[in-house]
Amino acid sequence: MSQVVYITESEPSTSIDISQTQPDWMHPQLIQSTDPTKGRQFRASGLIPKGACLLVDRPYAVIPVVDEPATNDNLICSNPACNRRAPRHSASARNPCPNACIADVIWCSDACRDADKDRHAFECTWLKRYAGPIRAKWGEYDFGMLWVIVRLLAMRQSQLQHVDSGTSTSPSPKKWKYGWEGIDSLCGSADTWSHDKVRAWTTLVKKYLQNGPVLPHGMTSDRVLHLICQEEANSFGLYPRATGVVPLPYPPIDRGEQFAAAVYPIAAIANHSCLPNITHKPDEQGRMVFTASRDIVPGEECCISYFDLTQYTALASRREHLRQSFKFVCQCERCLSEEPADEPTEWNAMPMMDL
Ligand SMILES: C[S@@+](CC[C@H](N)C(=O)[O-])C[C@H]1O[C@@H](n2cnc3c(N)ncnc32)[C@H](O)[C@@H]1O
Repeated sequence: MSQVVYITESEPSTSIDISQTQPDWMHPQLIQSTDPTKGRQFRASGLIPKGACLLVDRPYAVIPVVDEPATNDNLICSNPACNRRAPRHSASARNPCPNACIADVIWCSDACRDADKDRHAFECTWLKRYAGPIRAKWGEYDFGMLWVIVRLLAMRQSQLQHVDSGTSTSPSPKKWKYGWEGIDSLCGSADTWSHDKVRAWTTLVKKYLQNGPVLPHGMTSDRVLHLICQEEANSFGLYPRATGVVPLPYPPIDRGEQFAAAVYPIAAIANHSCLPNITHKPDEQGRMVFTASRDIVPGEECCISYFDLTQYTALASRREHLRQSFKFVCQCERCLSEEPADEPTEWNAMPMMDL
């Protein structure tokens, strides 16, 4: 018997309670544990039936990823309480930034723009000054990465102000870490990445992300560099269709074109499997929704797929892709079972640094 839980709001809300950073839904049988090789992980504490919704997590920061923002239908509303896509010709007008920072920043209504005024003020001067030069010199990928960092810092600032004003109280219960606490505890460090990458990021932090009048975040440059390492190990691409559907449909259906990138405090705990038991897909508000793709038995790890399984099928191509893009050697059940008898030693001996 399948059980599906959808958390939706019929009337879009324009304001978000920053202190309210818990996921909108967590399955009561979803627990967290630690694996000696993979680190934190999700597990099932009881049977989770196929079709059950395991998690609906709000992004702590999300950016649109589109070519030609002015003419693209996939731009998303900048208000974190909304994040809905705002097509060019929708009934609700597209509201650009009054300060004309960049064309990628829009709100789907006056109400969303007004509700997002303070958070956007944090990024607006930075975008206006640096977006053009960063895009021209470093390219779209690095610009997107830096903008996600700026949005994480903006959200943190809003959360701190909320706490300071006394409207938010105690930190979250120890087991799950929500909001900035969740971001702060994400895995990833300079050791995961090549020296060249870390050197380039260090330069980017020095040039564009230092604490100062343009970006008053109050953090050290080392902490911001660490945040980049965490973001790069934990961010999600947002695609219109589900990722991790198994068995592969025939003919194969890919997940579509990426329209955004986001960081989620709780969804980031999910490890990868090339034979996942969860599919993931963003909902209309950019919330990450995990759904059980088969019955998950008590004690079993709950995994997503980090990539489109229709694109990489053979063991060697999956491992190469994970090595290149995610910097780890996959230890999932499927990879271990497909390894030729003489291969494990070679893979297991591979250093994680400088891959
Ligand atoms: C997005 S994080 C997942 C949560 C992480 N385990 C933690 O402790 O926060 C991705 C990291 O988890 C580990 N990981 C995820 N899936 C793995 C797998 N199939 N095999 C080995 N390591 C994995 C890798 O270290 C990877 O860089």
